Amino acid sequence: MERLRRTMMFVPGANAAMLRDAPLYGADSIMFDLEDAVSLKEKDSARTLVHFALRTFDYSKSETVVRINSLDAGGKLDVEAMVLAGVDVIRLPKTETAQDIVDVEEVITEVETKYGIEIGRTKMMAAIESAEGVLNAREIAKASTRLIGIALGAEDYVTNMKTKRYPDGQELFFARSYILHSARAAGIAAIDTVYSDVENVGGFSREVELIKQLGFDGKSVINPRQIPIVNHIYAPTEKEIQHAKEVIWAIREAEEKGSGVISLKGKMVDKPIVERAERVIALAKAAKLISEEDI
Ligand SMILES: CC(C)(COP(=O)(O)OP(=O)(O)OC[C@H]1O[C@@H](n2cnc3c(N)ncnc32)[C@H](O)[C@@H]1OP(=O)(O)O)[C@@H](O)C(=O)NCCC(=O)NCCSC(=O)C[C@@](O)(CC(=O)O)C(=O)O
Ligand SMILES: [Mg+2]
Repeated sequence: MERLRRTMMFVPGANAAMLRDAPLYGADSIMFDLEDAVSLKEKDSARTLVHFALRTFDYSKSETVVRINSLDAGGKLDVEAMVLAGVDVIRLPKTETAQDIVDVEEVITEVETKYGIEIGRTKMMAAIESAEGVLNAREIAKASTRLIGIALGAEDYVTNMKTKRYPDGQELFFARSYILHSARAAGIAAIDTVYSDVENVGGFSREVELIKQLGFDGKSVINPRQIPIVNHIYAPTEKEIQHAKEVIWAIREAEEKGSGVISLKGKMVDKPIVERAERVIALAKAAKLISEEDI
């Protein structure tokens, strides 16, 4: 079953209390940040803190991700400390080319080899935050079999594009669409950017509705209060759940009968409809709208 990544919560790496409390909020992925949420003078202590947090606290209900610094700004030390601590995913910020991924992968492989960790255990994701990165998204998404997803970093992106973020998000439409297509063509996840105005629940909700409609797996969030909003919007309706169940029952029945053609209430049900039904069921289970045993 594909892992759900509705919410990926940024946790500043230098904030010990936030590191400790991060698992309480139910994010699908917890993303410890060593890059822009950490001041230059705190870079070394944040690396040590996150390393010990990963080894000490129970994050087992979430995927763990660490956003490292670029390789020429402490990223090699970040990779070593995080891979050794057993992080699930290394997130590379400001990815511009496929070569950036290859370079980080090389360091990860060196560290895994050095410490006798299974090669390939540590996964990767890439944040795309510039025009160059967006235009190379297709190659970036296919640059390594370790990649589980690519993400948009819109604050840096709009700065690079000489614009700013607007409520309707028009300025992000091309980047979002191209990143999504690149992710889907590579068979990996697409994660939308952060919404920085934590107090603006209406604006945040509208943005989540939009990215769900486009097809994103989920969103990077910066505050625990944003998690239930995303989960609520991504949760399927009762009608959608009922339809998905009927599709799955129909396909099971057809399989039992050895029939290749499935029909539900007179309508043909084909593979993409079954795939969509399976995602609805996964989202319904994650939202606890149905139980694991239900279907
Ligand atoms: C925004 C705010 C200051 C608001 O603080 P407030 O204090 O008003 O929040 P409250 O709601 O009152 O907190 C209630 C309770 O939750 C705890 N709590 C809050 N946030 C928590 C959290 N994140 N993790 C765990 N715990 C948390 C808090 O400690 C308190 O605990 P307690 O005291 O026990 O009740 C705070 O959230 C925060 O610092 N967020 C993280 C910011 C961050 O990481 N930015 C960098 C990543 S973006 C970037 O770099 C741009 C990007 O690169 C992105 C891309 O690439 O995608 C691009 O280019 O776009
Ligand atoms: Mg950024």
